[in-house]
Amino acid sequence: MAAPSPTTAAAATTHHRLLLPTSHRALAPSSSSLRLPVRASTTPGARIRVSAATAPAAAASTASPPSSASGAVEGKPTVLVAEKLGAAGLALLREFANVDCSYGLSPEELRAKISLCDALIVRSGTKVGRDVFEASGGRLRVVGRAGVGIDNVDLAAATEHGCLVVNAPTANTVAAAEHGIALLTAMARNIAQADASLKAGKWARNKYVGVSLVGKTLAILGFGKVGSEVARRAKGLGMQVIAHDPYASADRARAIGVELVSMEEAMTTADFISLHMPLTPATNKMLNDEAFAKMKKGVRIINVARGGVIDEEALVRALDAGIVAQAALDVFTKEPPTADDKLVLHENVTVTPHLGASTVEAQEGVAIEIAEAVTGALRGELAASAVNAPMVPAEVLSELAPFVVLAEKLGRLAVQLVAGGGGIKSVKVTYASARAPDDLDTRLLRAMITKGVIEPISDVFVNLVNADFTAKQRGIRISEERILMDGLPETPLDHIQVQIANVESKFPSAIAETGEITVEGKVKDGVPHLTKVGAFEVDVSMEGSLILCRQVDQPGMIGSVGSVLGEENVNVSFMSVGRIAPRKRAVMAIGVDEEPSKATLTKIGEIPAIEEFVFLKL
Ligand SMILES: NC(=O)C1=CN([C@@H]2O[C@H](COP(=O)(O)OP(=O)(O)OC[C@H]3O[C@@H](n4cnc5c(N)ncnc54)[C@H](O)[C@@H]3O)[C@@H](O)[C@H]2O)C=CC1
Ligand SMILES: O=C(O)C(=O)COP(=O)(O)O
Repeated sequence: MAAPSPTTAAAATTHHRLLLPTSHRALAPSSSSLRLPVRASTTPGARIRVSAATAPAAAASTASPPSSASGAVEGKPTVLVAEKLGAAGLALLREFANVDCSYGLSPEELRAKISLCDALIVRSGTKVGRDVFEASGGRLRVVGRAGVGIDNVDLAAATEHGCLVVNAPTANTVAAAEHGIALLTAMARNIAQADASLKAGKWARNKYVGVSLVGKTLAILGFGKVGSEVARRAKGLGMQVIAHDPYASADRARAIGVELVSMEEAMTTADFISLHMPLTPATNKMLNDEAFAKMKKGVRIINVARGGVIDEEALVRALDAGIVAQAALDVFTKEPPTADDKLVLHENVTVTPHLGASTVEAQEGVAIEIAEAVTGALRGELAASAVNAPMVPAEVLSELAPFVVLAEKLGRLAVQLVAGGGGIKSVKVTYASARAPDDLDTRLLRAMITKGVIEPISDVFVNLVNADFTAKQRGIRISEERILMDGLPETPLDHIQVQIANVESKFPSAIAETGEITVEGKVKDGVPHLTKVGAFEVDVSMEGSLILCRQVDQPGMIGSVGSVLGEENVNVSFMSVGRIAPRKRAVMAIGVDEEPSKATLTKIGEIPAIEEFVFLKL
C-alpha cells in the first residue's frame, strides 16, 4: 500500500459557500430557532443530491390540497413565479410542480405566500430579502433568479436558511450585449432625442450631429460574459477596445484582441466606457466624483449592468460639468426611478427601462434555463448554476459519492465519542490522496463532515448550502490538511481522518497520542469502513450501529460479547479487533444491525476483561 510521503500540504480553511449532496426528506418546520428546510441523510452508493426531494412538507397540504380549485396537486412541490417568465419554462415547471404565477406581489403579499412554497422564481424586480427567508418558515428550498444579477437576493440569508440560490447565467448574455451596443450607437447618433424631436414636429438636423465610433477607444469595465460579447461587437464597429477586470484572464482577452488595462488607464484613456460588472460591495458606486474627475472631457458612458455601480448624483454633476458628454442607461439604483429623476430627465441621457435581457429569444432561453435549474434542485440534483453553493462537475461528484458518505459518518462518529459534545471548537480533517491538491475538490467532503459533527449535537439540519455558516455560527473551526500519497491516483482518496482537539472522550482509547479524538476511514468496494480509532487499527463497515470496546487482549472475547448480543437477537454484521501487541490492550469494533437495549449494553460492560466501551449510531 502507498505510504504517506513526508509532504503534507496544508489546505486553507474554509469559508466557501457550499452546496450539498445526499438524499433529503422535507420536514415539517421544527421549533428550532434556525429552521432549515431539509434534513439530509446518506446511504452508501446513493446519488449525490443537492436539496430536498419532492415530498411535501407538512405545511404543503394546506398549500396544495388535492385537486383544489387552484388545480394544485398534492405531493408536488409548489413553485411561486413572481415575475413574468417565458411559456416554455412555465410548461417545464408545470410538468413537475404546482406553479403559482403571481406577478406584482407587494412585499407583504410575498411574505404571506412564501411559507406555502418550495421554490420561488424572480427576475430583477423582486427583492428577496432576509424577511422572505424568515417568513418561509423553513419551507423555501430554492430561489431561482431568471437572469444573471443576483443582487436582489440576500445570499447570506439564503445560505443561513439552507436555501439554494440558482440563476440563469447564460441565456441573456447576447441580449444584454446587443442592448449595450444599441445604447452605444443610439447615444452616439442621438437617436432617441432626434426621434422625440421629429415626433414633436421639428426637423432639427443641425442639433443632432453625432460622433463617430470608428477608431474611438471603448473601455469595458467587467470583462465577463456580457463584457466580452460587447467587445467583439464593438471591434466589428472599428473601435479600439480595452478592458479592466481584476479577475479576467489575459489570454481570453488577447484571443479577442482586447487589452486588459488598469482601472486608472481605462478611466483616463477611454472615449466610451461600458459597464459590465456585477453590483457588489466592491463595485458599488465605482463610478463616483473621483472617477469622473479622471476621465477625458467628453467621455460617453453606457450602463447595462446595475444602476448602483454609478454614483448617480455624481454622474449628474459630471454631465452638467461637461466631463461626461452623454450617458446611456438601462439600469438605475432605484427601479423604477422616480418621475422627477434628474438623470432620467437629463437631455444628454438616453434611457431604457431595464430592457437588456428583454428579447423574445433571451426570455424563452432564460425561462427554460431557470426552470431546469429549479426543478433539478427540487429533485435533489446538483445545480450547475448554484450561486451559494459549490459547482462540482458531475463526473467528480459520482467519483466522490462513497467518500461523501464516509465523510458524514466519520464526523458523526467522532462527535459521538466526545464527552459532553458542546465544547467542540476545532475539527481537523486530513485527506490522504495520491491526487495533486488542486485535483481534489474537498468542499463536499468538508460540508458532510461538518454535517456529521453538528447534527448529533444540535437541532439544526445541516445541508451543503449552510454547512460552513452553521459551523462558523457554532464557533467550530474546520481545518483541512492533505497528505500526498505515493502511487497512482486511481481513486480520489486513500483515507480520511477526522480529529477533534481539546476535548475529553467517552471512550478514552479514541484519543490518539497527539491528544485528539481520532477516527479514520476508507472506502472499500464502495462501502465506507472505519479503519482506525485512536491508535488502534480496526476494520468495520460503517453501516447500522457500532459498539467499540477496549479490552485486555485474550481468547474468548469475541465469543463473550457475541453471545450477550445473540441473547437479545441483536445481529452482528462485522467484528474487528485492533491491538497494540498480542495479549495487551485491544479495541474491538462490532457492527450491529439493531440497537441493543440498555440492559444488553450493561451486560457487555460487565464482562470482566472489558475496560471501556461505547455504543455509536452511524
Ligand atoms: N440590463 C440587463 O438586463 C442585464 C444586466 N446584466 C448585468 O450585467 C452584469 C454582467 O453580467 P455577466 O457578464 O453575465 O456576468 P459575468 O459574471 O460573466 O461577468 C462579470 C465580470 O465582472 C468582473 N468584475 C467583478 N468585479 C469587478 C470589478 N471590481 N471591476 C471590474 N470587473 C469586475 C468579473 O470578474 C466578471 O468577469 C451583471 O451585473 C448582470 O446583472 C446581465 C444581463 C442582462
Ligand atoms: O439578468 C440580469 O442580470 C438582468 O438584469 C435581467 O433582468 P430581468 O430579468 O430582465 O429583470
